[in-house]
Amino acid sequence: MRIVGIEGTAWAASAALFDTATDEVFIESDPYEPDSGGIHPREAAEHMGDAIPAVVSTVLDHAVETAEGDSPEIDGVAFSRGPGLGPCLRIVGTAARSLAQTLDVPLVGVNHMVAHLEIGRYQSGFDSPVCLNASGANAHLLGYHNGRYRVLGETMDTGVGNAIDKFTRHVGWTHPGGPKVERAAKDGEYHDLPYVVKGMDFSFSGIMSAAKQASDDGVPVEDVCCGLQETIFAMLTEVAERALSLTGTDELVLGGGVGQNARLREMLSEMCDQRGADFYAPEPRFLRDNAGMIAVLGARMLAAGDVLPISDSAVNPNYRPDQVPVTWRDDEESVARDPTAEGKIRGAEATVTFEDDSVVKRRVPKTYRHAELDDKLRKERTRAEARLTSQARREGVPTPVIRDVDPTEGVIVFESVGKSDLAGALTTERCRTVGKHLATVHDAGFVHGDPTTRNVRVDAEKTYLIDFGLGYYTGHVEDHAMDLHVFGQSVEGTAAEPEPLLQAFEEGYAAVARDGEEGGGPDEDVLARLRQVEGRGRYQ
Ligand SMILES: C[C@@H](O)[C@H](NC(=O)OP(=O)(O)OC[C@H]1O[C@@H](n2cnc3c(N)ncnc32)[C@H](O)[C@@H]1O)C(=O)O
Ligand SMILES: Nc1ncnc2c1ncn2[C@@H]1O[C@H](COP(=O)(O)OP(=O)(O)OP(=O)(O)O)[C@@H](O)[C@H]1O
Ligand SMILES: [Fe+2]
Repeated sequence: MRIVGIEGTAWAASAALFDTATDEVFIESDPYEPDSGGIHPREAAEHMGDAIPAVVSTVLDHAVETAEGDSPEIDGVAFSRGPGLGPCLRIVGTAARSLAQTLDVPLVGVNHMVAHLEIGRYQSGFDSPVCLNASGANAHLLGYHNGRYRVLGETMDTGVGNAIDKFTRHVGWTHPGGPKVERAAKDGEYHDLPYVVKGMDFSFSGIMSAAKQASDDGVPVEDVCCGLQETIFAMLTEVAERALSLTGTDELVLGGGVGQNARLREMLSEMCDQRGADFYAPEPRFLRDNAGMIAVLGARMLAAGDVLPISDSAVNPNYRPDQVPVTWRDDEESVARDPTAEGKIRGAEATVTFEDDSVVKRRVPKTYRHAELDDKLRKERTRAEARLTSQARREGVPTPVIRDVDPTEGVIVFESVGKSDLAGALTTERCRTVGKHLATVHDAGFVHGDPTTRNVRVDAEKTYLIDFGLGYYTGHVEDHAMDLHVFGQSVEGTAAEPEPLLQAFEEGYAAVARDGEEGGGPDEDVLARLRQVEGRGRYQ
C-alpha cells in the first residue's frame, strides 16, 4: 500500500509518501520561520497556502518516479485533522480533500498527537508502551487501554515547547527557542527553578515566570537555560517513570519536537536503563512535525477501513488524543499489565524493601537529575512524607505508623500495611473510601499530591493511604480538584470498568468534605472544578 500524508497544523508544511511494501518514508517539508515573535496564526496560514501545494507536488513526482507503471499508484490520502491552528488546518484539509478526489482514493483523518506517538511505537516494535509526547503545543503521557489512548498525565498549562519558546522570546531570541536553549545550556551552570509535578501531571507556569525573573535580575542566560532544561526535563522524566510504575509497563517511547533535545533523551534513557525498561526515540525527522508520521498512521487506519467521507471531514483544532476511536489496534492490548502478577515492588521514586513487619523506603539518588536538584527533592519529599503520613493518621485516615526517618539519606521506615495495592483489588467500596479519606485530608488543610491506585494499600478491613511525598499544605480548590483528578486518571488508565468506581469515589468525597462554612473548600466547588480540570483544552 502507498499512502500520501499531509501535515500543516502549525509551522511545518509537509507532505510524505509511505510505501508499506518497502517501509520507506519520503518526506518533503517547508517550515514557517517567523521573523520575530512566536508563531502568528495568519502568517502561518499564508505559509501553508503557498507551501502545501509545492510539497505535495514534490511528493507526487517522487511517487511517479518510484511507481512501477506511469501513474503515482497511491491508495489513500491522510491528513492532520487536528489539534492545531484552525486557519492552517483548514488549508491542509482542503488540499487533502481535493487530492483524494483527483486521485479517486479514500481520505483518512489523522489525529496529530496520536501520530506523534504511533510513529515511535511502529518503529520500536513495542506492544503497548507508555508514550511521552513532548511537543510544542502539548505535553502528555498516553497509554492505550480499552480502545482509546488514555491521558495518564499532562501539562496543566502550556505545552513544553511553547513554555521554552516563551522564555526565549522574553530574552529576545527568535523562534523556535528550543534548540537555542539546548546550545546555551551547554555553557551554563545549574540555576534552581520551581519544580512542579502532581502525580503524573505537571505545570510550567511557575518555572517560566521564575526563569524570566532570574534573567531580568541578571542571572546569566546560559545558567537560566541550564536550570530550565534540568528542571523541565527532570519533571518529564519523573512523570514518565511514574507512568511506567503505575501501569507496570517496561516500554517507553518518545514523540514530539522537544524530543529532539539530546539532554531530554539522555535523561529518559538513563531512567529506563536503571529500571530495566526499554526506551525508544524516533530519529529527529520523525520527532518534529512531519507528514511521514501522518502517512504511517494513515496507512494503518486505511488498512482497518477507518476512512472519512468527504462530507464528514471537517478539521478539529481541539482534537484530543483520547477522543480518537482506535480502530487499528486489538482491544485486548493494554498499557496496563496485570498488577497482581508482578513479584517485586518497583516504585517510581524509591526502592521499597520488606523487613519483618516493617517497610524500608529509600529515595535513592536519581542519576538522571542534576545532583543539586536531586538532593533537594529527596530531602523535601522525605520530610513531607513523614509529616503528612502522621498528620493524616491523626485526622483518622489509616496510614502506616512511621518508625524512623532520615531525610539526609532519604530513608523512612514504616509499619507494613495492607495485603495488596488498590490497583490489583479495585472495588467500588474501596474507591468510595479513598474519596472519603481524601476529603478528610483536604479538610485538614493539605493534599496527598499523588493519590494513584498504587498509593493505596488494602486488606479485608481497611483502605490505607501511603506515599504522601508529593503532598503539601493548601486550601485551594484547584489543588484539591487536582488530587481527585490524579486518582481519576489512574483509574481511567488501568481499570476495566472505571465509571462505577469513579462515581463511588466522588460520592465518598462529597459525603465527607466540609460544606465550606469555615474556610475549607465546599465539596461542590471541588467537584465542579474537577469537571473544569478534565475539560480544559490545553492547546495554547
Ligand atoms: C499541534 C502541533 O501543531 C504541535 N506541533 C509542534 O509543536 O511542533 P513540534 O515540531 O512537535 O515541536 C516544536 C517545538 O519543539 C521545540 N524544539 C525543537 N528542537 C528542540 C530542542 N533541540 N530542544 C528543545 N526543544 C526543541 C521548539 O522550540 C518548538 O517549541 C504539537 O505537536 O503540539
Ligand atoms: N507501608 C507500606 N506497607 C506495605 N506496602 C508498602 C508500604 N509502603 C510502600 N509499599 C509498597 O511499595 C510500593 C511503592 O511504595 P511508594 O508508592 O511509597 O514508592 P514510590 O517510589 O514513591 O512510588 P510512586 O512514586 O511510584 O508512587 C507501593 O505501591 C506498595 O506496594
Ligand atoms: Fe507536533
